[in-house]
This record gives sequence, C-alpha cells and structure tokens, in this order.
Amino acid sequence: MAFFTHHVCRALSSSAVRNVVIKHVTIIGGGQMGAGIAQVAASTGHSVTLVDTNTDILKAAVKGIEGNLKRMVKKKFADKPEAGEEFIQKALQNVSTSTDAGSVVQGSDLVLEAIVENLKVKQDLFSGLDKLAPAHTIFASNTSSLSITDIASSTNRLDRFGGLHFFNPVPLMRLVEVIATSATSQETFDSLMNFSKMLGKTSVSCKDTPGFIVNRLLLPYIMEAFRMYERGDGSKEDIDVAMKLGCGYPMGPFELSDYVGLDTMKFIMDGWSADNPDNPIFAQSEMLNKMIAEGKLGKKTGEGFYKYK
Ligand SMILES: CCCCCCCCCCCCC[C@H](O)CC(=O)SCCNC(=O)CCNC(=O)[C@H](O)C(C)(C)COP(=O)(O)OP(=O)(O)OC[C@H]1O[C@@H](n2cnc3c(N)ncnc32)[C@H](O)[C@@H]1OP(=O)(O)O
Ligand SMILES: NC(=O)c1ccc[n+]([C@@H]2O[C@H](COP(=O)([O-])OP(=O)(O)OC[C@H]3O[C@@H](n4cnc5c(N)ncnc54)[C@H](O)[C@@H]3O)[C@@H](O)[C@H]2O)c1
Repeated sequence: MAFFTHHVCRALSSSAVRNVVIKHVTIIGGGQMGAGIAQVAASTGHSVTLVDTNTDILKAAVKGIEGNLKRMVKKKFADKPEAGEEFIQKALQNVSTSTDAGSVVQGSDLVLEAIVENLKVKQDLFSGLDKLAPAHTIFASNTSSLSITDIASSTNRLDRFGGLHFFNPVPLMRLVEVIATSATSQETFDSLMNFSKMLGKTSVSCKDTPGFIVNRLLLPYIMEAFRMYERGDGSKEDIDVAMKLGCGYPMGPFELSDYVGLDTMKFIMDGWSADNPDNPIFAQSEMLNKMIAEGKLGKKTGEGFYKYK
C-alpha cells in the first residue's frame, strides 16, 4: 500500500509540474549577461521582462540590445532592409523592463537570474520570489561558479530549479550548460533543454559540480596566466598573443578577463578560495585586488588590463 501511495503521489506531483513550454521569461540583472540573454530570448519570439535595481542600467541594456540587433540585421538581412527593420521592432516589442521583480514574476514561465555572483544575494532574491511566482514557474541561475543546489535551497521548489549557464557575449556564443541538481525534475530539465534549443543554442548537460564543465577548466588556466604575469615570466601582451596564435583562442587570458569583468572574476575566485582555503591555486592575487580597488573592472569600466576608451 505504501508503495502504491508513493507512486500515485509521484504521478500526481509530476503531472502538476508537467513540461513547461517557456514563453514568458523574467530575467533578473540587466548587466552584460542579463541584457545578452534578453536580446536572444526576445529575438526568438519570447516575451521578456528584464529586471534590475538600477533604472540607468535598464536603459543602457535596452539601448545596447537595439545597437546589437542593428549590427546583426545589417549582415543577416543585407538584401532586405525592411524585413531587418521589422525583425528589430518585433524583438524590441518583446522586451519590457522593471525595477520590481516581485510584481512581474506572476506571468512568468521562467525566472532566470543573472545578478551579482554572491550566494547570499542570489538566495535572498529567489527566496522572496518563491512566495510570489506561480507554482509552474521554473527558476534558474546563470551563476558562473556557485552551487545550484545551494542557491535553490532558499526556495520550496527544488524540483523546478536548475542552472542555465550562458557564455559571454550571449548573442554570439553558441553554448549553454544546463545543470540539474539531484532534486531537479526530469520535466524541468527537459523544459530548460527545450528553451536553450529555442534560443538557437547547443546545450550540454552537466552535474552541479564546481564550475560545471567550462569554468572548471577555464579557471586554472586564467589563474596560471595571472601568476605568470605577476612573476614576470611574460608580459600580458605576450601571454595573450601566445595563446591566440599558439592555441587559436579568439582572446588571450587577459583580454578575456577584461571581457568577463574583473569584479566577477574576483567574486568567483573568492568563493572558491573560501571553500578551499588551503589550496594555493586559489590564493589572492594582489594585482587583481589593486585593479579592482582602483575601479579598473575591465571593458565595462573602460579600463582593466587594457584601455578601451
Ligand atoms: C589569480 C586570480 C585569477 C582569477 C581567476 C578567475 C577565473 C574565472 C574564469 C571564469 C570566468 C567565467 C565567466 C563565465 O562564467 C563563462 C564565460 O562566459 S567565459 C567567456 C567565454 N567567451 C569567450 O571566450 C569569448 C572569446 N572571444 C570571442 O569569441 C570573440 O573575440 C568575440 C567576442 C566573439 C568577438 O569577435 P571578434 O571577431 O573579435 O570581434 P568583432 O567585434 O569583430 O565581432 C564579430 C561580429 O560579431 C558582432 N557582435 C559583437 N558583439 C555582439 C553582440 N553582443 N551582439 C551581436 N553582435 C555582436 C560584431 O558586430 C561583428 O559582426 P560583423 O561586423 O562581422 O557583422
Ligand atoms: N560576465 C561573464 O562573462 C559571465 C558569463 C557567464 C555567467 N556570468 C554570471 O552571470 C551573472 C551576472 O554577471 P554579469 O557579468 O552580467 O554582471 P554585471 O555586473 O554586468 O550585471 C549584474 C547586474 O545585476 C544587477 N543586480 C545586482 N543585484 C540585483 C538584484 N538583487 N536584483 C536585480 N538586479 C540586481 C546589477 O545592478 C547589475 O546590473 C553572475 O552570476 C556571473 O557570474 C557572467
């Protein structure tokens, strides 16, 4: 009897959370990643609400999306400028903005977070939204380095929580890592995979392990590049040229760090260092700390390892 009851309950709960076709997406965080994901989701016919605490960031995000769409359309619709203009207008009509996540999640199939890389801040966000979002709504995080299980633990929808890790710049990078925790339901995982496909991305599935696939491999590479530079083994320019021409990478480690954002790099490093205090790989970089203290966060502030103005 207990076996029967257990199976009926599973059947009921899985039909209550059947595959969700994601049409309306709330994206929280209007920085580089949030704006990029919003651009791609809106261009592929999804209705998107982009949320940030800062209205200037939201204005800049929409302006950036429009500029990027214009660049893309110039190439894609070279012989049909009118169709290109229609494509831009349709995509822009799909995007609205808000500074109040709580008031917009009601109509969302997916709430995707791309805010600062800090566990407590992400947990606070999701714990509040969990009380306001409909039961069917899937929650996902775009975290680079935090555990999806830890973020999801702030909610009561562990089966409807997963990771969707996009790459920067989102409109051009073709990969999405889809992360299922041990509690993520098959229906949620399938919905997230389908959503990534609808965005035109190739998905890989990975377990909720530190750094997933790409960052687990990328982090030691970038860290060693920093140490080489700090030791004076090579100039940053030479290290970048070496990796571009020697390995065919589109950017060297310092160009890529500027592109990702040095603040985000430090958040990632500090988190892993706190979890592994005795591992010298995660030791502080005085150079990185100094640059951040000086407001040199990379491309987004106009200066990092290189100048962009
Ligand atoms: C000791 C302490 C150390 C601390 C270590 C911490 C380590 C942490 C490491 C982890 C970081 C994790 C971050 C994250 O979680 C994961 C990532 O995202 S990693 C980043 C992945 N991205 C890359 O690797 C990017 C590599 N670069 C490229 O692929 C290319 O350079 C580029 C960005 C695609 C740009 O290409 P280019 O040819 O160089 O540049 P162009 O400017 O000519 O652009 C080409 C073409 O694209 C159009 N375009 C550009 N940007 C956009 C856009 N946003 N939207 C739409 N279109 C765009 C542009 O107009 C050009 O079009 P064309 O002119 O050809 O028509
Ligand atoms: N930069 C990258 O290359 C990259 C790539 C993949 C994943 N990520 C991850 O994506 C996330 C965002 O990174 P980013 O580079 O876009 O950062 P960013 O600094 O460009 O943007 C973050 C935005 O979140 C907003 N924000 C912060 N707290 C908020 C809150 N409580 N509610 C609403 N908005 C809030 C900020 O105002 C800011 O605009 C991080 O978790 C990062 O690790 C970054």
